[in-house]
Amino acid sequence: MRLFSSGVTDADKRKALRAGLASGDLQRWPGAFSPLVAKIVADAGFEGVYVSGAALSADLGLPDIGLTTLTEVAARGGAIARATDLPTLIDADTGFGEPMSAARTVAALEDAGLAGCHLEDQVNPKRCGHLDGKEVVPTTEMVRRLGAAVSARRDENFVICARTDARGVEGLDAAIARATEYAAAGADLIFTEALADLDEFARFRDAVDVPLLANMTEFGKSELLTADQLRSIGYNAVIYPVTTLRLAMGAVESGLAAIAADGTQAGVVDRMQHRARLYEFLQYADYNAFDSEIFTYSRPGGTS
Ligand SMILES: C[C@](O)(C(=O)O)[C@H](CC(=O)O)C(=O)O
Ligand SMILES: [Mg+2]
Repeated sequence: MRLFSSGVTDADKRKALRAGLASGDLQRWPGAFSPLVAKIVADAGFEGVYVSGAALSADLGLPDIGLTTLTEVAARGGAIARATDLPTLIDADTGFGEPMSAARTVAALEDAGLAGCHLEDQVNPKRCGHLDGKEVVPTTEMVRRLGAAVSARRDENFVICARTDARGVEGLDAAIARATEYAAAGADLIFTEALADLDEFARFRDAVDVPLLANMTEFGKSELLTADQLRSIGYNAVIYPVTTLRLAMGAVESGLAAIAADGTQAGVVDRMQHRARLYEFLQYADYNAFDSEIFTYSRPGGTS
């Protein structure tokens, strides 16, 4: 990583995302709820970063029911994307409005430095894809949403991923039929939301020949499949969307409980990321060197 921002251009990140999807290898994209987490994802050797709508809204103290705005999502997603050399795919929910808004969403996310986004076929206001009581729009409406998004793309390598939530509403066959239509409308990648188990993922894979993304979110409707299982059936990408947030918040809760009970954090210090490790991720030493090279002059009339 260079200082201040990524050393890889947005265009090159999008090329890398495309190449990954075409490689035949499973692309693993853990969710990063902050720019610092994106740096840790890169350091851990993953192929890309995911920005989750659920995590982004939870971080604002809000449920994931379509309350966040394009401005909030693009700003936070852009900060996360710039913190890493990896490509970043972002959750654009239903596109923040009607098809024209979905088009504007793509333009804004491109400007923010994202490598791709997903749009889902739920009605507004949307729900988490792993809850009951979701509703989907008619296929024709989603095709319009996607068509508008595709037409707004200026970088042909910006990935437009279509998510279908239909499995939990209309069944697997209907979800597969929708995916076929969405690919014909220009979607580069299909997000197969809330399938039940390996058999359903394999049936989806066999039925379509577009790149497919699996969502391995915890406490949801899908069996948690391993990367090897997903590789074995030919899936192209997997997200762990809220995993880092759940890990971190679990640690925050238990750490605060320990301080409240013990009157000191001494007992949990060994579970913390060390100051020295944090500074490695932040390239503290490189920033210090930059600073000392630039500020080599004396201020007129000053004491240094
Ligand atoms: C992928 C998802 O859209 C997200 O916002 O991260 C969520 C994840 C979750 O709520 O567990 C979803 O699957 O709807
Ligand atoms: Mg979401």
